[in-house]
Amino acid sequence: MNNPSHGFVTPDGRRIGGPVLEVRNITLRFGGVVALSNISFDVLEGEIRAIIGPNGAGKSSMLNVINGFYHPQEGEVWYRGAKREPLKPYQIAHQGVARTFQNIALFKGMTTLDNIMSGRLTKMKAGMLSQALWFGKAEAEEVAHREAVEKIIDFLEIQGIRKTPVGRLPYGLQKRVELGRALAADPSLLLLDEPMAGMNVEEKEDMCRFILDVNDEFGTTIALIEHDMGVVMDIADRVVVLDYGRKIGDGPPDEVRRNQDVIDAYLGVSHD
Ligand SMILES: Nc1ncnc2c1ncn2[C@@H]1O[C@H](COP(=O)(O)OP(=O)(O)OP(=O)(O)O)[C@@H](O)[C@H]1O
Repeated sequence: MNNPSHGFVTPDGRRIGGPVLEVRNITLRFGGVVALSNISFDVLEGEIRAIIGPNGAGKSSMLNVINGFYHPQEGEVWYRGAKREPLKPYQIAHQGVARTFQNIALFKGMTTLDNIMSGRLTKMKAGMLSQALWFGKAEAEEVAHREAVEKIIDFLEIQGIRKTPVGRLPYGLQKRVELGRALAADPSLLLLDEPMAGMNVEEKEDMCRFILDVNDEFGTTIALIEHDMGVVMDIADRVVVLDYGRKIGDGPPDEVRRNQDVIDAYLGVSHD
């Protein structure tokens, strides 16, 4: 892989571009706990980038820095070539960054359709009043949003549950609806927080397939965090490995798999 920060062509022929996101020397502390220590890496246009590591490694903290839930004491976040000032999560969402959560965060009493529709909120231009009163411009916009949502429902093969309240769905399908809601924002960077956690083997295979298809069909850049190293090795273009808040590996899956520090971290070898 030549000079990966300027893009590369994957073994399966996908063209990966320049950096969408760069985190530079990020340090995040909670009192005496150093959750992230001087972490730097990038996410390139069109790639599937995995952030992995054992429990407490700092993976969720990293995602929370990227989407603005946490503000690091040190370091910089660069998005699309510009240094990002501290922003609120909703402002970052408006910049095209969408995410799913480790513990599903859907509106359980609402249907699949309405949950995915709620993901369009950052795209809605007509005011709430005209939306509510169904005025012309709002009506046209509503139709366009519905079309986009129906496309996602077809894509994720969840037509049969479009009117079902999501609280009644099995866990794996709820995760799929959550992916749909994130996709509804047309993200240019999609952050997935342990998308396969708690799933059985079949559900994991389905989710892997959908993640690959989202990347392939929509060209969406994806950064996902995962506890289970095996799951991401097949789908990630590059992997960054965290352990105790430090970066211990960064590169293509095969390289990371052979990294002795990574092997030790996963085997629980203690640190001096
Ligand atoms: N809001 C917080 N307040 C205090 N400490 C925190 C907070 N969030 C995270 N931490 C601490 O930061 C460290 C990293 O936690 P983090 O949740 O980012 O790890 P993780 O890799 O996502 O773990 P897991 O795989 O268990 O979800 C841990 O020691 C954790 O206790």
